[in-house]
Amino acid sequence: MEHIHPHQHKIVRQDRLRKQGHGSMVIWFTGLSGSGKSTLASALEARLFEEGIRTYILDGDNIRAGLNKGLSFSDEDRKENIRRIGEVAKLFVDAGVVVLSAFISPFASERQLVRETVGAENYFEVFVDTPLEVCEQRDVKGLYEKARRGEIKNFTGIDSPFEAPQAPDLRIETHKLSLEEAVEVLYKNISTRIKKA
Ligand SMILES: Nc1ncnc2c1ncn2[C@@H]1O[C@H](COP(=O)(O)OS(=O)(=O)O)[C@@H](OP(=O)(O)O)[C@H]1O
Ligand SMILES: Nc1ncnc2c1ncn2[C@@H]1O[C@H](COP(=O)(O)OP(=O)(O)O)[C@@H](O)[C@H]1O
Repeated sequence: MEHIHPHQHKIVRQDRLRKQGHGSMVIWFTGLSGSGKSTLASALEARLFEEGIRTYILDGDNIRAGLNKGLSFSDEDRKENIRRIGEVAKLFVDAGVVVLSAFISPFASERQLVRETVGAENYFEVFVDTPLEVCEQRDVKGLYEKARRGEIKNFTGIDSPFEAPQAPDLRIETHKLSLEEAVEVLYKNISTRIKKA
């Protein structure tokens, strides 16, 4: 970029981690609408927060309603949505925060981009692998019914693709585990990574 000269700041990520006594990373939940991304992210965050870990959830409420207001659900806009979220996540990781993100993120190429943006060593991908039939039966927001009636176009799993992760760091089947069991599995997988600053 022409005429952009990054400033070398005095305080860097490592200083923040040393001071706070724990590491930072991105826990990236991906899965269909209604698969359980937000519920799991929220429950895991509560567990980490109680232990004094600095956490923040990125989800539709704070991203699609603000920074990414105006992006649609076309393939192109979903890709831009995830690209920007990856950049935001990178800033939070630099700030020393454990980020929990809850976006469908249907494309393997954009999940890979986020992995590269935040650094593979800081990225932990959780595939919330709940079958479409279960998500549709839950229909938390009534959107599947609308999509089936044709009132919502490009709905993931109905008439828009979801590319299932081939090698996620963790796969959670919410139709087989209770929320408490799922959080326990998640916690066991990430706690040592967070605690070694
Ligand atoms: N067409 C279509 N397809 C899928 N989802 C839709 C659509 N329109 C609106 N919604 C609601 O938007 C939420 C998904 O937004 P995301 O930003 O996570 O999607 S994406 O990653 O850009 O694909 C998703 O929220 P979750 O149910 O929490 O996943 C839906 O509530
Ligand atoms: N084991 C589980 N883990 C997470 N959610 C579950 C589980 N079992 C049932 N659910 C329910 O499934 C729904 C998932 O909704 P939500 O978390 O909003 O999904 P998403 O963020 O992926 O759209 C919630 O109503 C939640 O109570």
